[in-house]
Amino acid sequence: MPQSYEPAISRATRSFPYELRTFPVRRVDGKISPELSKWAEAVALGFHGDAMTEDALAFYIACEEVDGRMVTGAYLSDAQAPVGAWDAQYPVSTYAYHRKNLNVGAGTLMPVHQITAVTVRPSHRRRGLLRAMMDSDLAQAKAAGIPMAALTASEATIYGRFGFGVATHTSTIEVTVKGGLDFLVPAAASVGVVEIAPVGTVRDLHNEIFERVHATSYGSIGRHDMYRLAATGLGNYGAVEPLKNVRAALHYDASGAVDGYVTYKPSDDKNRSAVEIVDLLAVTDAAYLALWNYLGSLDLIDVITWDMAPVVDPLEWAIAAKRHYKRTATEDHLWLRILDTPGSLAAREYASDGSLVIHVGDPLGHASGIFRIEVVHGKATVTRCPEDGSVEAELSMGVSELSSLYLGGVTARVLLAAGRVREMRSGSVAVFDALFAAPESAHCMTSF
Ligand SMILES: CC(=O)SCCNC(=O)CCNC(=O)[C@H](O)C(C)(C)COP(=O)(O)OP(=O)(O)OC[C@H]1O[C@@H](n2cnc3c(N)ncnc32)[C@H](O)[C@@H]1OP(=O)(O)O
Repeated sequence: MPQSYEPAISRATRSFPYELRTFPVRRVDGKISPELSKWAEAVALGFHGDAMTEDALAFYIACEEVDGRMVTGAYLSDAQAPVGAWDAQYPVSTYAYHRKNLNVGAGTLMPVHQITAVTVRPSHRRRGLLRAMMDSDLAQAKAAGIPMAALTASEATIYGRFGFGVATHTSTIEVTVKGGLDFLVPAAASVGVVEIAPVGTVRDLHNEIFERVHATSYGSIGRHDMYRLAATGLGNYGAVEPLKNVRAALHYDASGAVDGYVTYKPSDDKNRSAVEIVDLLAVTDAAYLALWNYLGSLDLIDVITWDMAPVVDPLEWAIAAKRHYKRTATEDHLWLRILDTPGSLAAREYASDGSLVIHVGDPLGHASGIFRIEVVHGKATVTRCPEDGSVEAELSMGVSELSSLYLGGVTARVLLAAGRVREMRSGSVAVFDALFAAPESAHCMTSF
């Protein structure tokens, strides 16, 4: 769908000689179009990946097709592309989305617009291309009735300006397992059976296990098709050669059904004998501890590392030596961006009943307004109030702040202290935090 585009917040004097085009990732008669192939090559360039081989491209496109991915490129005209340089069919910037869902608690999976593959060719950066693609895409997602957008960011300084807020974090951990991993309640870490399996078995079971974990994990977001391959070392963006050093273990529950797995590989660390977790999914707490018990039994290994550990991790409290669990980093992970304030707020559960009037600011206009939130039996009715001065908001914040507060990743009290929310009626921050208290610490185990 070709479209001419003027950025919503235009830098008046800056020219914008690009045309944005959006199209689906889809083969036609089994063939990949030059347009799609050049788009994928531009993504590889943007993330400093290898040039796309035909095999890598076919592999990549097959996965993206399953996700129903839509891609956008910004294009120069033929006349604007210098002779000898990449021709005008190569986009100077890329952007993509797929739509899955987000677990917002109490078993509710809310539709979410997941943004990925954002790149701008270095020779065209800082001319408003990201802003143009983002403005256009968010407007279309809003118009399509999607209440929330999401992404995982390459840098923490880019997306706040577009209304995204950090909603979940992940921890990087190192667990010392030299001599074994002792549990305070050994029986709790010994439920069921853990056994080695071919990585291909995990690839085939991945989607089913993920769906079960996703359905019960507060803050979890849908996984794209490539994940089952990346999680097992059997392929990733631009990489078709399977890794030869990834191992897999399955957890079987008491009935013999698989309810979790871990994939892992030796780490490159030359100074110590370490294994890093590639992916770990457990449907139950028992499966989680049993898989760690298995990892703790790896001979010749001093340390297990994992860069996607939950910030609140039962493992830390299950092992006998708490100091053997080291959190070496905690980083922002899932960024959310509310597009439809009443729709998003009505979808989640609330910890207590009550009511509050909040003002939400949004430079793009999608989420802004004054809203009355009335919670009865944990469910909210959210109504837009007139902005003629007849209703006074008790608390004011930007859409980025509300998006961070949405899953309880931070409290309004903390954002007040950070100078990011404004309390117009004394006590309203406390009311907000009582309403929005999270049922548990949100954890998203998926990057995209
Ligand atoms: C969801 C994902 O895909 S995350 C991956 C993001 N992509 C990458 O990291 C790949 C490498 N980087 C790039 O390709 C580009 O530099 C991008 C995509 C980050 C930015 O693209 P640009 O077209 O240069 O951004 P654009 O000119 O539209 O800038 C928009 C605003 O963001 C700011 N901005 C852009 N990049 C950055 C950055 N890396 N850090 C801080 N601010 C930034 C600009 O200063 C501008 O601010 P303003 O509107 O207040 O003036």
